[in-house]
Amino acid sequence: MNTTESYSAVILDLDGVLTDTRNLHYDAWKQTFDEYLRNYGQGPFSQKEYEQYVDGKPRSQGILDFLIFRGIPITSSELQKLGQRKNEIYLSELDHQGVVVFSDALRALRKWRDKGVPLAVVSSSKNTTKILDRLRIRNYFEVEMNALIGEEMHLEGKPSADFFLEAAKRLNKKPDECIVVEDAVAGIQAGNAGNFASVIGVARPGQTGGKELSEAGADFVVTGLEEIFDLKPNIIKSWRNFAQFIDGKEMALFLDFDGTLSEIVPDHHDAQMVEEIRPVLTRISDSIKVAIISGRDRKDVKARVGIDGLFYAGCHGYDISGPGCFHFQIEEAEEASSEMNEAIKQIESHADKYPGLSIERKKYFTAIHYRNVDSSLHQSLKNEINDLVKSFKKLEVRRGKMVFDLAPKLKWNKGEAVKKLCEVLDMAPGKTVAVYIGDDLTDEDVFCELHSWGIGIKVGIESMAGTCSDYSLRTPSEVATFLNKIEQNFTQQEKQWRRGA
Ligand SMILES: O=P(O)(O)OC[C@H]1O[C@H](O[C@H]2O[C@H](CO)[C@@H](O)[C@H](O)[C@H]2O)[C@H](O)[C@@H](O)[C@@H]1O
Repeated sequence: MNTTESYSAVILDLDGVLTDTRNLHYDAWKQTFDEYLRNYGQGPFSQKEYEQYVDGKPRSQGILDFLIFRGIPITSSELQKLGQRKNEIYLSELDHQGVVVFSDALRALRKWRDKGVPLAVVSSSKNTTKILDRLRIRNYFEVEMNALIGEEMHLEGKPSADFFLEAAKRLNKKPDECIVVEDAVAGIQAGNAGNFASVIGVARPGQTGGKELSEAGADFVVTGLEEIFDLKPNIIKSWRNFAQFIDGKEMALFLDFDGTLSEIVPDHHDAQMVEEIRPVLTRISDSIKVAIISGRDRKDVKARVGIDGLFYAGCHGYDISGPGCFHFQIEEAEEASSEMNEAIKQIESHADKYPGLSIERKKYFTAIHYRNVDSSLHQSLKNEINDLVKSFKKLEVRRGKMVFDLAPKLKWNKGEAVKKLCEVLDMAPGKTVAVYIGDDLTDEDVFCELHSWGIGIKVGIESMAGTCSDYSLRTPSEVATFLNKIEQNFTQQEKQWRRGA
């Protein structure tokens, strides 16, 4: 499943999402406010203030919110004049500099049109029609909502959901059938207030705001509109589909650790499981089989999770232990140990070229962390490690988040480990469902393995191009929310089956 199947209409903001007019707006606001602020002996208008108080809002609302922040009173006639001044500067710059539609946006519009997905454009600008006509893109949209219509209908501007809800209504869709695409914090807030299927933030390269959009509640943050076709629906928002799939079946839960149960942190020693997860996971494991599948050493991850009675797979599934003295290891991995020792010696002897490099020795793998190495050195480190590994027959490099994992060259991975555990757990195909949650490249082996018979959930808000997962969760805290929902909805069912079995 992908997001395309979980929405049937798209609502897009204009400035900054479809067109490069966001900077024009900022420049016009800056000139207008800087002139005004000088009269009050105040410093200039900043980009941050634009993003926080003005961006995405109807003209007069933006002026009011910003001036309230600066503590400057304004009469209604001054408000009018200030808005007009901004618009004059904006329109004259528009004539002077011109405007273009982003090429990724145009490709996405065409793709949606070819798929027959109806589109609406929603903007707080009174110049919306003018811009759409000028760019000859007006005919892509079934619905146009702009500030002139909003004023006529007495709708509240963003961050209220009024404009988006009216657009959905005019498209003949319910909010949970539409996705909203926005580049401004106020727009993300409006999308969330309207309970749309997904609210997608756009932060193109070189554009600030990705973090702010995510903090404002964006389900995803993309760097271009075509990435939207690869996104996966959030499993909490798609709960009904998930519950239908699980209904009447037994479930086993497989969980990655770093980036899934714990936030990614600069130093791998500091990773800790998100506080709310331990109690709910402990309760769940009473009635559902739970396995932790990590790239870390088995003992390390077990200590960090700290719950008895679970299966723990360390070193990407090469070393597994479980209840009742269960133990399974890929013994051939031992054969790579002398090459591994030699490779590490060589890397250590070059380590001072890469300040911040951290080497994590594990039972069968060795993680070379470069998160804290200056980014200008990443490529040469990568080349050096690839060259080094070529001289060892029994080793290969696996990639993870800011890490090169030196691994025994064997056909074993997390996907194989999950398959093995399903056998051990006697999970009958069709009667049991394996649910796997992970965030990293090495988790793709499991997502691919489960593709036809289980459910893969990818944690993260960025591009999901190439993932085999079915659903997404934003953060480890959202994993905790998901686990709580599992407990509320499924554990009783699981207990009854076991009693009846
Ligand atoms: O399979 P996982 O449980 O996700 O383990 C994958 C690797 O996780 C750790 O490294 C990652 O997390 C660190 C702490 O947040 C972060 O600093 C690092 O950049 C990440 O790659 C762990 O240290 C590795 O051994 C695991 O292979």
